Amino acid sequence: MAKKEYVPLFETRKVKGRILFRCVAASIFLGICFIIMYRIRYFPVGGKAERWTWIGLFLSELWFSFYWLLTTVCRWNAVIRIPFIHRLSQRFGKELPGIDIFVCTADPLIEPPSLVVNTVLSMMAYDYPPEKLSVYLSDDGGSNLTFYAMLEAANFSKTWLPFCKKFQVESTSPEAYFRTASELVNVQEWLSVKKLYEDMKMRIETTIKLNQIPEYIQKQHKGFREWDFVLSKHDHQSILQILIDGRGTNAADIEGNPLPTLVYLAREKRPQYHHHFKAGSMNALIRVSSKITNAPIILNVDCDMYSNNSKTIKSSLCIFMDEEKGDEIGYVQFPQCFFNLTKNEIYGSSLRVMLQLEVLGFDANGGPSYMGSGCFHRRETLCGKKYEKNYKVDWKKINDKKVNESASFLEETCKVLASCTFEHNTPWGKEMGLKYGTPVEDVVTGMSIQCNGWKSIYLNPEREGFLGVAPITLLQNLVQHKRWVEGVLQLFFSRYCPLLYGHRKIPLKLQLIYSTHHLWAANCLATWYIVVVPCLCLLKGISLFPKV
Ligand SMILES: O=c1ccn([C@@H]2O[C@H](COP(=O)(O)OP(=O)(O)O[C@H]3O[C@H](CO)[C@@H](O)[C@H](O)[C@H]3O)[C@@H](O)[C@H]2O)c(=O)[nH]1
Ligand SMILES: [Mn+2]
Repeated sequence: MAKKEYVPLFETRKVKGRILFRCVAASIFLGICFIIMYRIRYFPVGGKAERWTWIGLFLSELWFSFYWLLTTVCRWNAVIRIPFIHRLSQRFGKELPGIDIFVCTADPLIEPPSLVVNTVLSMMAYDYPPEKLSVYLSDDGGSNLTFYAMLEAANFSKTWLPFCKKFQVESTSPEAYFRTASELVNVQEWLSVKKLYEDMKMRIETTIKLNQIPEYIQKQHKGFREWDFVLSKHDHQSILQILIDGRGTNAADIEGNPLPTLVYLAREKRPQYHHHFKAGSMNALIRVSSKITNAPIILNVDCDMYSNNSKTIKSSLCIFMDEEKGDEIGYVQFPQCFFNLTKNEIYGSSLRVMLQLEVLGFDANGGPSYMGSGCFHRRETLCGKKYEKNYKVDWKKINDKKVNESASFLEETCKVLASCTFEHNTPWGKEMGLKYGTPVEDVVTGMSIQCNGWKSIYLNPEREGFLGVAPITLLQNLVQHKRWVEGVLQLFFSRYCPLLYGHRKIPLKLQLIYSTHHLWAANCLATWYIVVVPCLCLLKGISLFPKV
């Protein structure tokens, strides 16, 4: 019998325009050689000031040449990936793995609960079997307002999910959908769902304004009683509530279809214990979810990034489940795209060069870095597992293990996993989970997964997978960029320097690509020099450039 022919679930294509890019690069290289020759040949023999400015300029130019070389190496063999979703459905039908989605929020004032609700609803409405989907919200703000908003979301999902399914709604975030949707299929139904949404939004916003939850609502859910023991945002016990238990018979939408599981978690916070920001909350979620649903694939999003494409889970599975190349993939990263960009984008908030060019080079040489949001991980990679050659996943078996405990039992027993002391003397934050001690936990965690032998893949479908809020004012941009560049520069001088930590673990080219990013801030020295010194020289009559 002939061996069944292998049909890939995704394809890798070279980026168009490679030859042109290489020609341009070659001409720039030639130009750089001429500059270097000129600096050496015409080294001034005269005054001291002249000589030192000349040396300074030469060093700046050498730095830029080096940096250019690094970025060119990175962009040299850029690739893109194309998933074939229809093949996935044909081959696996309903036998798809479970997906745990982690949404992180930290502050109900900066990240309003109505925004979080939209993100959560958009995730619940993925085009994916709901019984295999679970959404976990980590609330580092420990706020009963966010908890209340989640209850509202759980309730509204009963109408929203069947509506999305029936009319193939895109995007599945109600706010975004009702803001942009113009075509109507069924006006009556559209209007009634819109009204339900707006009523919910108004209730949530009024509660936020009042800053307290009415008594009669508090009586509706036992979860509110937890806040009797909350001293402050920084001082409270773990709160874990399974708002929708996907296994339960009463988890059904208005049409009787199953609903995804929805879990609210506010991990324990005590002033004397460090909480490690987002990394800490992700690690608590990894542990808690392992007891409740334990899906083999984890999707992580920031609470300000809603799903804009209901096929995203399926496209990422095309990568993980490809029989030949899928088993070595540790994570699949989607770009962070934004819906609130200003017309001229004067601060470059869309990160275009990074997300549409450089990351394609990353992908060709071992894989993109983990960017914190819009990333699908194999659960094992987050738990520190090393890739072993010939590692194979049996997707049909992977979901066999069922959790039988009741929701209230799980709520009680899993709390300890989110306590402040749980991680003491364990590898969490070091060899397991997201790494602690850096403002860019995603970059280090991604690189360490790659150092454990896994590859990663970048997917950038035509319809953006996720849309979020970009910083648009100068101040917001400065704050965010300062945090990023400082964070990665610190990494370069730490034990996580890609050239040391990645030595013999990831390809040299990938080490260099990481280094380009880490050294981005270092460009400022050469930039300052080139901007300031030649102007001063002009005043002093010192000549630094060839006469034309
Ligand atoms: O103590 C905290 C602090 C933050 N967050 C959440 O972490 C996410 C990212 O934080 P934010 O302040 O919005 O940082 P950004 O600079 O916008 O985030 C980018 O950069 C971070 C560091 O590289 C990554 O963690 C993010 O995923 C990535 O989107 C948000 O959802 C927060 O709610 C927490 O859960 N707990
Ligand atoms: Mn953010």
